[in-house]
Amino acid sequence: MAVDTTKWLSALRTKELQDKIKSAKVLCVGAGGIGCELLKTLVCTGFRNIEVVDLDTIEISNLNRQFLFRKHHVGQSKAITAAQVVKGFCPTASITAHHANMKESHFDVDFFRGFDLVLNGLDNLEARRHVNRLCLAAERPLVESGTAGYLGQVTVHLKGSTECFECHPKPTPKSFPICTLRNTPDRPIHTIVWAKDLLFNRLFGRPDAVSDLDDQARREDGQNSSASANDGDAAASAAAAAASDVPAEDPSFFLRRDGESSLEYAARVFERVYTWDIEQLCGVKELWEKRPPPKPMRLEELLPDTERAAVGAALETAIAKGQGSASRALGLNNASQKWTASQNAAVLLLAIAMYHDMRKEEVGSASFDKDDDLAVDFVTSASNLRSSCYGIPEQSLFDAKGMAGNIIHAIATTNAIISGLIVIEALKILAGCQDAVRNTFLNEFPPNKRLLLVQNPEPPSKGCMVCGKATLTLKINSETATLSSLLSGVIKKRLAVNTPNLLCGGFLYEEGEGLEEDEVEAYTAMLPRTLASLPGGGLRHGSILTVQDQSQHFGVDIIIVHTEDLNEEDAPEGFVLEGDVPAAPKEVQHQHEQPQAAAAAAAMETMTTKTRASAEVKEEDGVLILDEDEEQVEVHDSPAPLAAAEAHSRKRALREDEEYEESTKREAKRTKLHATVAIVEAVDDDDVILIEDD
Ligand SMILES: Nc1ncnc2c1ncn2[C@@H]1O[C@H](COP(=O)(O)OP(=O)(O)OP(=O)(O)O)[C@@H](O)[C@H]1O
Ligand SMILES: [Zn+2]
Repeated sequence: MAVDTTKWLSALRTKELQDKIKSAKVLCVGAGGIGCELLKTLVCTGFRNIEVVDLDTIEISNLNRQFLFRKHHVGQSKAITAAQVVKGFCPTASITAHHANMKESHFDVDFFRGFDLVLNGLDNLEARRHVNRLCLAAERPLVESGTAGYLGQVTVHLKGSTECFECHPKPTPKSFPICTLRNTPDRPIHTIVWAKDLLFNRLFGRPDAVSDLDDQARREDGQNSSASANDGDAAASAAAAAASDVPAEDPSFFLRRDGESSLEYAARVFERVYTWDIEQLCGVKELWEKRPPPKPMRLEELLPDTERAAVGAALETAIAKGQGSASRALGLNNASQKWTASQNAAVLLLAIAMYHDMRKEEVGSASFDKDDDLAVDFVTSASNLRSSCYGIPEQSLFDAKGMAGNIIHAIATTNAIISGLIVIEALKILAGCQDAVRNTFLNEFPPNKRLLLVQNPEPPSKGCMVCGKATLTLKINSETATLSSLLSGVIKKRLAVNTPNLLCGGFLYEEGEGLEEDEVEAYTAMLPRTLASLPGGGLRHGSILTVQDQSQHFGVDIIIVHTEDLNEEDAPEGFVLEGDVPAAPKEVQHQHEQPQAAAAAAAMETMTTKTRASAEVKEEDGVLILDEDEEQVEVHDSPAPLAAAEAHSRKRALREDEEYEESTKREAKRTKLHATVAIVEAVDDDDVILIEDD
């Protein structure tokens, strides 16, 4: 079916479209890098009725690209400021700002029905999936976008005619074997994840954040030992046994004692982590048969008394001046220069002491934030010291921050190009030229000299759990898995459900507003119960669990398949969810060490992998990297016939399966020696994360 794709260009010049542009109601979700550009481009195009939602406030680090914001705006609401600034240069525009989370219940289906177009400029998968569901429920067109460094994309989602945002699985973040993190790191990212997810949480985070990791470690250690015993792999068994010989951490050790000064406490933590723990690990001989053992560090050698006194003086000054950064308090102002081991020790002690003396109320509930200078100082110094023990290259503050925050540095031009493309797609929809909408991918190294690769959107997937009403299958051990783990691991994380209602026969569990206190109490009491022991006969083999989220107008049926044979390679999360749901079958190549280079490498692959089809994209959080394709179309090309497109996707599915099998085999080989546990990195969903293969 040939479509006159130039129709929308001529439609652009009509008075009818100009009027529609003026009266159209547009919802912009996100007022960050893309959102700022988008708001400006919308009003410059003639749009006058805009509402913008953003939950965040302006950070100094936003100013280089979020050009609506100035230094004096730091700390203010992004949505409100963006609206004010845009109205400043376009007073005829009506811009309503919501300083709020898009997932709040008042942004319901009626709210969405009030708009002609929904345009996303978000940075995380969860919010994107939520908006997708509401657009489907409200039958409103969604133009979705993402950028990462030089890469970006815009996709169009029209209910019933194109795929929805969730029609195809999205990869979940990379995890690392906990045994590697705890005992045998060999790359900078290992020590950074250790510092961020283990040590930071141990010292400053919620106690349950660490015990989650401990529980997972125990579970995976157990699975690994039995799996290893089963397959008779002696080396694997030895390593698993060796790992279990490593002395367990006593969490109470890390609590500050009565009468202990903050610096004495910090020194005690140092000696425990970098001296005692490392000495203990060195004693587990099996771990070091094929690799050199780590070297313990001694605080008195790194920081003799005079230097320790300097840290004390810096602490006093920091308190007096209300300074927020330990490294700057020590005069370490060049973020790109690596610190010496002594400087790392000084920053670590000071950062711990500053948390205790200046941010006491956060100790026990803090979570790592890449924009928090003290947290970044802590992670940089803690990981560098560990790297020194293991002979791993240390990182500068700038690089460690990039790795810990999974940062691909944003490029203003990319956001500008993507925002322009969003508006072009919005215009096509308004002009009624639905046939002309395209998904567009911005490449860093343009294959065939085309910076933009343009693709026809695929039709909705029948197997989609969101727009196709597919049924899912959940393989799980219903005798050991708890309701709590089902809710956090499956329902909230994998299905992106916000306020779940669970039904199986009758109501099993409910969350959300409007519940009576006794109902909340009763449901909370059920959380530790195993699935099989839930009321009404429990969730057992063959049970059909209905999951609903009224706020998202979302519902899906899940068939429970009880199994006791899950191993950690196939089911690192303790279950297997089958159907078109976000999953992470393929391991993405990471290269945290050089985020820009990683994006470049991914884009290079884009250019050189000629065998893949256009529809095959590597989807890394927000950004899809489109591979070069014989069948790609340019804006003015005719769309490929549907049958060809279908054959195309079948081919793709086959290739992906094959690749997955291959990568699974490789991974199986690699992880035999380790107890793997999902230490999931907190990933901003607009950042490409690339991990080096071992
Ligand atoms: N659930 C949500 N509701 C409303 N706004 C959201 C939600 N999730 C994310 N956002 C907003 O989407 C915007 C995404 O913009 P961007 O990717 O530039 O992120 P940023 O936080 O400004 O930059 P960076 O992450 O690079 O520091 C952010 O301003 C963020 O606050
Ligand atoms: Zn779908």
